[in-house]
Amino acid sequence: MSSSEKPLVSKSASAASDAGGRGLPSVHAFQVDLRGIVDLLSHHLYSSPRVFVRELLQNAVDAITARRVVDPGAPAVVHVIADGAQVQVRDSGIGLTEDEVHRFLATIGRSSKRGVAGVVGVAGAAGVADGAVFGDGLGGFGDAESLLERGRGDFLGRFGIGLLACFVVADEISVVTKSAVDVAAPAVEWRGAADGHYDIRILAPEESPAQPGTTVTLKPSPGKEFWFQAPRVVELARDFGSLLPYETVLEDEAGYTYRITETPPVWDREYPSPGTRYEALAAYCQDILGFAPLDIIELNIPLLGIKGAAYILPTAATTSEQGGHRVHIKGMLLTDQARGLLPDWAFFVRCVIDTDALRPTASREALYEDDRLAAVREALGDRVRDWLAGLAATDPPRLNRLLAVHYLGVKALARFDDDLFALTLPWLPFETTAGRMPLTAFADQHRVVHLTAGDEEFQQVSQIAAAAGLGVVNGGYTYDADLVRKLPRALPGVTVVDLDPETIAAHLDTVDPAEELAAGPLLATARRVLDTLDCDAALRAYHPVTIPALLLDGREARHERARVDAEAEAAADGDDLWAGILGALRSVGPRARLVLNHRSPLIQGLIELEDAELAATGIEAVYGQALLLSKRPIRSGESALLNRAFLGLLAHAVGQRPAIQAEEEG
Ligand SMILES: Nc1ncnc2c1ncn2[C@@H]1O[C@H](COP(=O)(O)OP(=O)(O)OP(=O)(O)O)[C@@H](O)[C@H]1O
Repeated sequence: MSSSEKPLVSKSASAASDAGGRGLPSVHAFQVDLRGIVDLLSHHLYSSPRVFVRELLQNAVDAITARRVVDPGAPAVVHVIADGAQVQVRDSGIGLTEDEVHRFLATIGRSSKRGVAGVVGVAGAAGVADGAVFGDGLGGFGDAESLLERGRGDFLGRFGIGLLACFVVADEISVVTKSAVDVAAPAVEWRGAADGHYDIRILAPEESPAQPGTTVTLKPSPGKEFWFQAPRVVELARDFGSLLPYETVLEDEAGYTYRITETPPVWDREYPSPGTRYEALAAYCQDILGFAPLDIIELNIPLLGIKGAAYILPTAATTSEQGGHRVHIKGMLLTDQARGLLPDWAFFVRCVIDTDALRPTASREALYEDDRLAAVREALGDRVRDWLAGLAATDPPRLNRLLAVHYLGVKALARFDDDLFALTLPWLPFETTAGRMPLTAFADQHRVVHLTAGDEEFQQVSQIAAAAGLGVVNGGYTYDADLVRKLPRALPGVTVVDLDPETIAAHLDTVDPAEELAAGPLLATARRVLDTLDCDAALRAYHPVTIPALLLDGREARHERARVDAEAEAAADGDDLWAGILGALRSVGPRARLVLNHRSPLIQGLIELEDAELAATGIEAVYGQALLLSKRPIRSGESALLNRAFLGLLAHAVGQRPAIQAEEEG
């Protein structure tokens, strides 16, 4: 094999193949299956062929960066030609000499953009590095070490494999390059094939490009023509490269040119007013992320080299939809699906950022989960938190607007995040006996906060509790009970106690014995009517007077009722064994209680009523109304009662005997 026809990676022979004597280990270097490696790094590392455009742009940008380290005034233009038949990327960068082509372009895993530390491979670690495979990594663009050192932080590439991405769409990569450092060196043409071989040719002066720089040309492999159409290449180049630091233009087969870069980024431009700035950032969000943001948080964290914007989603999101963020690294789009960039609690935010702090994985499609990402996550979380705190202090209506949409998600996270809880407490809405309001305002009125176990209980007692001056919060909504229990930690001096309807009963006034005696017949009627429903009747005086009766139903009573229902169902299904088991569990625990309100004019009317049947119908109607008020599910016996009461009252209103009664009598 001639020196001008070498494999991209030379297979490393054993470094000490015959060194191993008896009892002594013999040391060997790993062998490399070149075709397999090229196939792996081109076809299996990336999620889509589209990345070939990114890798070409990236190399062009890095080459210009390198050249400008030594020659700050050097031209900085990337020219892409997509004429359907081929894609060509030309840069005015540092170029390569023949020697550098062999060392960098043609050595898999070696990059001119990285120093010694990052280069030693497996064999290198074993101390048997084959220079052809795992070189020392020194040198670089123009072989000027200091140049490399100075420019390294600015390069996008580092792994020495990116160019192989081109083999996803092409069988051959052709590179013509002329060094800007060694200006006397002739231009070189290199052609690398997907099977792992390359050839190299020194160009005659008349073939040589006039200016230093590099041109990479790809022709589609069979079936990959789609990726070479100009509109597609424009779209990909804009997606990846819109924020690149050097002017990039694309020319199609008809000679039309398209601007690829749109720099400076929207957040770095000058605007006549904050309003126009906000509008420009919002329009960018619509354009890039596809939604009109509810609000915008500008991001500028110099310490981490982060610039960009965090956009608040316009509609409610759930914590499980941890959406992706759009991350540029030194201008190049890394991914629009980055995870873990913000703390979990900030799930209602989508970011677009440009940074040089984060490390991409080798596929350059995701971020390393490392200390830097953790630092960025913390810094961005702090920024969002500070912004929320700032809104709370200066613009509560704006914060309210946000929480009106995202309160459920914020509550979900506030359960575990004390800071977020304290921060948003004055704004998060809860259902209370004083209406829907934040807990801080509620606790100003009630140092003892009663919490119901569920919505049912809250509905039963809210009006009466409010009239009795008790502060009750509905614990029936998702996350609310957990948050209310955290209240004493955020608001010292406030206590939270569980509320049971029995506690409410204790707050109802007893009735004067003489008046209770007068109400005796009605109470007896009520007990008779309600007995079949496992409900007692009692008389108390309370506010508001508009409530004629209150259905108090403790947890035990509800449990007992559910058991009775199941027993009836099992019996109806002919399931005697199950019905028997349930029957054996019958308890004599507390029953539900219908507490008639002696202060209610309606109950007064029923007490004075002489028509016992009408009074019974009235009791049924009052029970039905209390039942509806409690929002409890209605059992079959109860719906029959409601029906009977309604028809009974209607019949009475029109002066007839109720049909059911007439039927029973007839
Ligand atoms: N347009 C170019 N101009 C000058 N040198 C180039 C150009 N393209 C590639 N090279 C050289 O070839 C080497 C290998 O390029 P390749 O794209 O495979 O990897 P990389 O850019 O170094 O790292 P990464 O795998 O992270 O992209 C580069 O380090 C560089 O020295």
